[in-house]
Amino acid sequence: MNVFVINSGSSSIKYQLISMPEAKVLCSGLVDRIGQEGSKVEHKSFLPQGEVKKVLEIPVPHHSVGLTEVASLLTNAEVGVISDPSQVEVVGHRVVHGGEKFASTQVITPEIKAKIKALFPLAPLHNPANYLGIEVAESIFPHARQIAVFDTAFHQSMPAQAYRMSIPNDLYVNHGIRAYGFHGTSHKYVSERAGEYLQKSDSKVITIHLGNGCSMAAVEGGKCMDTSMGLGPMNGLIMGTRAGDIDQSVIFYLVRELGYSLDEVNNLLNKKSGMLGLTGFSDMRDIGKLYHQGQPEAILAYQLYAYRIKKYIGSFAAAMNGLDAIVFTGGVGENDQLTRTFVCEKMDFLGIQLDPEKNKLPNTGLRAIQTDASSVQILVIPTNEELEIARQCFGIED
Ligand SMILES: Nc1ncnc2c1ncn2[C@@H]1O[C@H](COP(=O)(O)OP(=O)(O)O)[C@@H](O)[C@H]1O
Ligand SMILES: CC(=O)OP(=O)(O)O
Ligand SMILES: [Mg+2]
Repeated sequence: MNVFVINSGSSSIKYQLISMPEAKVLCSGLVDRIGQEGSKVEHKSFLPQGEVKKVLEIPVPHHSVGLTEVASLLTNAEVGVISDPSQVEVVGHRVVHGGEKFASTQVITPEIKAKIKALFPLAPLHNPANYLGIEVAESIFPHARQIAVFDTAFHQSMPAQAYRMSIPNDLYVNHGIRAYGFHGTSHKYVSERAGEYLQKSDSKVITIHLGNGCSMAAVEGGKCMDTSMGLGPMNGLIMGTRAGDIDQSVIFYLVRELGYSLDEVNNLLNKKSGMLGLTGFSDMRDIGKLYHQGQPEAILAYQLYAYRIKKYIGSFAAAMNGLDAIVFTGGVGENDQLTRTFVCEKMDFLGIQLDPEKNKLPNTGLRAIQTDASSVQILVIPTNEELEIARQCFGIED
C-alpha cells in the first residue's frame, strides 16, 4: 500500500511516499518558503539505480501550487516513482490540533474537516495549513483515502493534574480550555525507540523535540504523563519565533500601557519572539555562528534557550519520580552540539553527564552520548514523523 504523507506547515510542506508495510521510502522532499521570495521544491527519489535529486526553483505562491508540483514529480519521467496518481492509495496528513475529540488517527470525513476548521483559533500557524493540505490532496488524489494523524493524540493519556488549569471549572467543561500538547507524533516515535533501546517497559523518559517549534514530554511506560505545550502550540520552551512560557502580566502591559491590539500581541509572541526576538535570527545554524563569533546576544539566547529546557527536565523528573533517559530530537536536538552541551551542563546532581566526544558524533542514527558514570542515558534519536504517520495510516487501513 502506497501512503503519501503530507506535513504542511505555515510556509512549507514536507512529504514522503512510503510503501507499507515494508516502510520503504520511495521519495521524499520539501516545498520551502511558500508565498515568499526564493521558494523551491527539493525532491529526492530512491530509484533502483540509486538516489536521484531534483531541485525546482520556482514561485510557489500557495500550498496548492506546491502540492500540484509534488504530485507531478511523483509521476515525472526522470524522477517518478509511480506511473499514475491513482497508485497513491492513502494520503496521511499531519494535523497539529485535534482538541479533545481525537485521541486516535481518523479517516477524514466532512465532519472531521469541520472539527479541524473549528480549531483554527487554537493553532493559527498550523491548522489552516493542514486543512488546505487536505483540500488540495482531495483534488489531486481523488481515489485515495485521506487520513488525519493528530499532534495532540499522544498526549491524551496525560492525567488531569497535568492537563487541567487552575481557572474556573466552567471554562474546561464548556469550552475545553486545558493543555493539549503537540509534536505528539514525534514524542511517540522517539520515546518508543528509546524504550526499545533501554529494554525497559516501565522506563521514565523525557523527550526533547527542538525544531522550529519546540516541546518536551514526560513519558512513563510509553504513556505521556506531561508536556510543555498547552492549549495551543505557544507555551513552554523558547522556540525559533515563539516566546514560550511568559508571565501573563506582560500581555496586559502590552495592551494597556503600550497600546498593542490582541492580534498584535499574538503576532509578537508567535512570530517575532523566541530566538528571533533575542538575536534577529530564528535558524539555530545562524545563531550558532554568531555564538562562535562571541556575539553577546547569541550567547545570552543560548543560555535562555537551554535554561528553560533544564527547568523542564527538573520538573518532569520530579513528576515521574525518576529518570532513565533524556532524548534529544528535531532539527536542533539532533544536530546542534552546542544546545546539548548547554542543556546538560551542571545536571550531574540528577545523574546527567554528557560525554563531550560522543556529543560530536554525526547525526546518522540513534546514539547514546553520556559518560560511563552518568546514571541517566542521554540519547539522540532522529525523529521520523512521516514514518510514524504512515504506520498509523496502515494500522487503521489494515
Ligand atoms: N546542522 C544543524 N545545526 C544546528 N541546527 C540545525 C542544523 N540543521 C538544522 N538545524 C535547525 O533545526 C531547526 C529546524 O528543525 P526542524 O525539525 O526541521 O523544524 P520544523 O519541522 O519545526 O520545521 C532550525 O532552527 C535549524 O537551524
Ligand atoms: C506544533 C508545532 O509547533 O509544530 P512545528 O514545530 O512544526 O511548528
Ligand atoms: Mg517539525
